[in-house]
Amino acid sequence: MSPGSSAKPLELLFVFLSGAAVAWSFLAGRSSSRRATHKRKAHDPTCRQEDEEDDVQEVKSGFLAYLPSPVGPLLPLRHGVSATPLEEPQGLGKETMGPLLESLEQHVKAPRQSNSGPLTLGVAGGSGSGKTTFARALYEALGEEHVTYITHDSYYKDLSHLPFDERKKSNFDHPNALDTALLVEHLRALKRGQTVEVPEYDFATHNRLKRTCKAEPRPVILLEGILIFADRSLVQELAIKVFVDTESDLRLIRRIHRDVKERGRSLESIVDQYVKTVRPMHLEFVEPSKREADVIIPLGMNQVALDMFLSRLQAEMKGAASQTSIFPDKPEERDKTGHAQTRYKTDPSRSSGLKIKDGSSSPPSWFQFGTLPSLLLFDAAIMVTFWVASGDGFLFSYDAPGSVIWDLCIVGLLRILLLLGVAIAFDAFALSPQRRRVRRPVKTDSFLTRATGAGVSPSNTAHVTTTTVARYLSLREEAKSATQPSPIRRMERVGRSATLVLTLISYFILMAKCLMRLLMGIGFSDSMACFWGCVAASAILGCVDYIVLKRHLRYVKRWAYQRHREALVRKKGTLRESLLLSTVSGNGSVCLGSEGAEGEGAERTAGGEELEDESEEDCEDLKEAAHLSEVWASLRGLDDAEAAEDATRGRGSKDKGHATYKDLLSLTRDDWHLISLAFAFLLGAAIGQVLIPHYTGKAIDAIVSEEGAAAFQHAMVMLVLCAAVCGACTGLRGGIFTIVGARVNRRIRDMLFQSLIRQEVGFFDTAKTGDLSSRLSSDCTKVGDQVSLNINFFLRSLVQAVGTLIFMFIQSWKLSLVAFVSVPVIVIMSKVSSKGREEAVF
Ligand SMILES: Nc1ncnc2c1ncn2[C@@H]1O[C@H](COP(=O)(O)OP(=O)(O)O)[C@@H](O)[C@H]1O
Ligand SMILES: Nc1ccn([C@@H]2O[C@H](COP(=O)(O)O)[C@@H](O)[C@H]2O)c(=O)n1
Repeated sequence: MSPGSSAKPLELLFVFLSGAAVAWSFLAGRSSSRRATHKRKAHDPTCRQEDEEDDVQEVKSGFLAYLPSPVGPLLPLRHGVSATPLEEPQGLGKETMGPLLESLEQHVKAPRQSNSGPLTLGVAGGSGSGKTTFARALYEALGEEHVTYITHDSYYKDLSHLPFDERKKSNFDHPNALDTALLVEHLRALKRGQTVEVPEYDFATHNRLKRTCKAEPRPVILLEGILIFADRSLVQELAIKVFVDTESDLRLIRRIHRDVKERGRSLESIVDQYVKTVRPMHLEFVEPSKREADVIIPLGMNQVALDMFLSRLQAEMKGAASQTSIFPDKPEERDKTGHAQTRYKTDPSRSSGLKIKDGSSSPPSWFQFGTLPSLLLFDAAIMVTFWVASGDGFLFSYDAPGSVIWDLCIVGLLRILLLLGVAIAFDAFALSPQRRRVRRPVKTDSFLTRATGAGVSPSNTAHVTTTTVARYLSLREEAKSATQPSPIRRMERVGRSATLVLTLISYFILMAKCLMRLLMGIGFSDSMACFWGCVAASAILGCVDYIVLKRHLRYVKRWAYQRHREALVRKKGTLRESLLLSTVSGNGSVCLGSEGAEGEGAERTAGGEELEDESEEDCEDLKEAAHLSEVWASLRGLDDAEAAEDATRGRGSKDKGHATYKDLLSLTRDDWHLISLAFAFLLGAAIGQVLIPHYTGKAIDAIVSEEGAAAFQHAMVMLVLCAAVCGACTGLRGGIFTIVGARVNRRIRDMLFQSLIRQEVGFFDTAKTGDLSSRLSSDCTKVGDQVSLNINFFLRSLVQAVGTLIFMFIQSWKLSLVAFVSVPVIVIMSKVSSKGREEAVF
């Protein structure tokens, strides 16, 4: 408190309340932004902590990737038959996208309209593809009490009016051979909660049996059959559609085995039927119906597919019916095989809560607004502190410059306390156990998985089913605890405290800088010695500030990395386990996939040296960059060796960087209208940002000037206005760039998918499953994000730098010099330190 002034209780209370309001608004902002992110990401209500990715867009793009597309032949991937050069994806503009989007809309909305009932899941595929095996595995994993299992085969029309010899010659692979209308009727009845009588069919006699089988409504209806995607009315009843895609030779072999063993057929009759009806009908009806699928599983039932699918189903079901517990969380609720023991707690007839994930119902990506009001309030409250301080001599007396400095110190301290209060409250908030639960379903709407050969055989199907589920559940438990081991938590706390201390130091430096400015402003600048003294002090402070901030960043990065690594070290194993880990921990599958597969090797450089702890995060960045180059290379159709070479060259060669970014930029060609709009908001935000320090300076000047309160108030009003405009423009800019990112992401997925489906069979023999699924899921997102982020960042930095420079030099070239004097030193320091790190890594 300054000499001669006395604090008024009312004003003190006001300052306190404004501080509390700031703390509250800050927290509310954070949580609302989290909530919005959470909603956008997953429907799992227990999932609290998420990476900031745009899942809704990804869900859409995932669906989109499998929809019939007007896009012409695009990029062949590596083994492509024709090496077409990179082309801009055609037909993705509004006009040509129309039918595609409509189809997507239908695709997403159709199940929603009927989402008042159970979740309907369809598994289609050619005869012998393994769809029954896959469907049964799902059935067993979910638990029979939760699933109504129906096969289209039960609805084969009765042919008892024909003699046996006639019957056996019938075409059983044509849609007309089945009573699909009855099946649709039954599905609708089940959705309404009614029990239905499903016919029973005898493949030996080609007739319907007299008896029927009761099917009760349950939370999941699982339908399986070769032609279920060939009938529009049936497709519309299905929320999730899976196609099991197995090559014809394998299907024929499997069919021969099965029909001889189970359906009492001779080899001759099987081959005859295959050539005459099964094959032609497959090509005419089954194969084209693949386009209806949301998910395509090559080669039939395999563990990765099943695990991923289960995780997705779990998310779908939990997201909407939170009281239901198909997969119990607590280990004691599972039996030894890993099967769920908890019963479905809601009455099946009232189980109307199950909903399919629907991108259109999720909030748009404007969640940035969540933090804006709180930030505005925050700034406003600090300004109010000044206001109260200046208005009535509560803190300030204008007797002598010395006391003003003293008073400013007190205001600065108040500000630090306020910030610390917010930070501590935020910490407590973030550390609360419920909020730290990390569980996120992996996105399975667009993956390609395949059996590894050692997977399922006719004899071990049952075994695989039970062990897979048991393994899945136990892995999930292990992974859940692995993400939060206590040493890591302790380390996090230490890290947090270190960050708080660093934040504090950073603020003291800020205050020292302010003092420097004041010293110059209130008369000391007349003396040249003092001026240069301030310049030198400013330079030193700038360097200290840089080091503190660097350290600060390093701490933050290191916790994240350490946490990630600890989880991996505990779980180093197969790709499948890594994918499962990502399912429960929410970490990026690319990183997990590669690290999991490589185990400890992932922490070594190409030359095999152990990485220094210090350079781990830098190495991660570089690996990321190399990885991105590889992804892009695969999009362009380069082979692995070329990609690796490209990636390595990319580190040193300017050429590579240019080519890549030019290519990436070409993906945004259709979005220039959006980018221009974002640029306009960016200009608004930049002008606001430049004016904020200007008016802050004016406010400080007003405190020590003769004009006093009036000038101060004017500066305050302008400051709040600038903050508001700047905040709104920043939010809009961010939102638009997020949309651009999502659009690019969707485009890349579409290109990649088109490229994948044009590959020769040999390609799928050599390409790793994990590579393909991660290419389609997270890699595409990464590339898309890079494009929007880079454009956003580049434009923002450019406008800000140019605007600020002009403004500063107009204001005072001397002060500008003071501000920039530390820049060359920082640049040199940063160059030296990054060079050192690069040498340590390579
Ligand atoms: N992934 C697989 N690997 C090996 N054999 C399989 C696989 N999936 C299914 N089979 C076998 O192929 C045969 C046909 O499988 P099934 O699931 O009945 O196919 P569908 O229902 O598509 O006609 C069965 O004998 C089954 O054991
Ligand atoms: N009386 C019948 C009826 C059907 N088929 C064949 O069954 C196949 C469908 O069953 P899947 O389990 O293999 O999907 C289909 O291809 C029909 O040819 C039959 O042989 N006799």
